Amino acid sequence: SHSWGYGPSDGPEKWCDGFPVANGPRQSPIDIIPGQTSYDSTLKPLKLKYDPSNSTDILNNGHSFQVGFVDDVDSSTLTGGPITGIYRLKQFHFHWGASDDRGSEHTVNGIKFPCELHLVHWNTKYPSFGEAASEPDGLAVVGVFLKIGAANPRLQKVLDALGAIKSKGKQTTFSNFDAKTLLPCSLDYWTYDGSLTTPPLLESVTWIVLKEPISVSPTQMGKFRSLMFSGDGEAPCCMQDNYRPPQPLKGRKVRRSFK
Ligand SMILES: C[C@@H](CNC(=O)c1ccc(S(N)(=O)=O)cc1)Cn1ccc2ccccc21
Ligand SMILES: [Zn+2]
Repeated sequence: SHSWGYGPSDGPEKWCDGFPVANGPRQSPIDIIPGQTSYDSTLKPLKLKYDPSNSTDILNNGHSFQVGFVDDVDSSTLTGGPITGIYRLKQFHFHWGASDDRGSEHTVNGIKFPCELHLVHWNTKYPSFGEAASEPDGLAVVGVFLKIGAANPRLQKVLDALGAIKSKGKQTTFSNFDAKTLLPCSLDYWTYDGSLTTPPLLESVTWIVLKEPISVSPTQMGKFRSLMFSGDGEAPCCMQDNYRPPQPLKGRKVRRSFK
């Protein structure tokens, strides 16, 4: 079956074998070239309303780790921005490198950040996440860059939970986490039509990439790298470099919400 990863034999260069959409017209991530984006005054401000009581668990899924949210009610939502309607927060996760010089999926003028946070939302015009995931307007992912600086206290609760989910398939409860605390001060963003950045690479994502990064310290980055791609009993393989490189723009326009 379609087992994929980030290594030389199952990594991004090989994904097109099992997932031909890998070479599709609206693949993600991309290199964002600010000078080539267009300011769109009709773009609305982003409205993120996250209810801390909705966080449920933290899971090592063998590709990254994710914090899951209850998504059967409209209490953690994304509205405004480039999207119409109400999108519900399903999970957030990260991508990072083996060293601080790489790790983000989107790049800015070719610059890689050490880490990138993705907050995944689905369009409530569809009955569920799984159904929304195959629709061109089904998902909206807010991307936040992490850059090396002072330790970020907002990350600590997440990082302290990683010890309990070191290997693939491990999961533990993770309650009362306010995802809003992971956002930077400014909600200025770039937006474009794209895809999931991991198989099945579905072209169903409205990307909303925040211009302002949040900080992370080298020590905190080390905690991300303490996770394992591998499950218990498998040959240990550190979870790092779990990022897809930028994909061809293929004529797409990138809009920005700020002057
Ligand atoms: C979406 C997949 C599961 N993948 C994701 O949910 C996901 C979410 C966000 C990103 S990112 N890095 O772009 O933010 C990547 C993957 C399930 N699934 C597998 C096959 C499949 C078929 C139809 C519907 C769902 C399906
Ligand atoms: Zn992601």
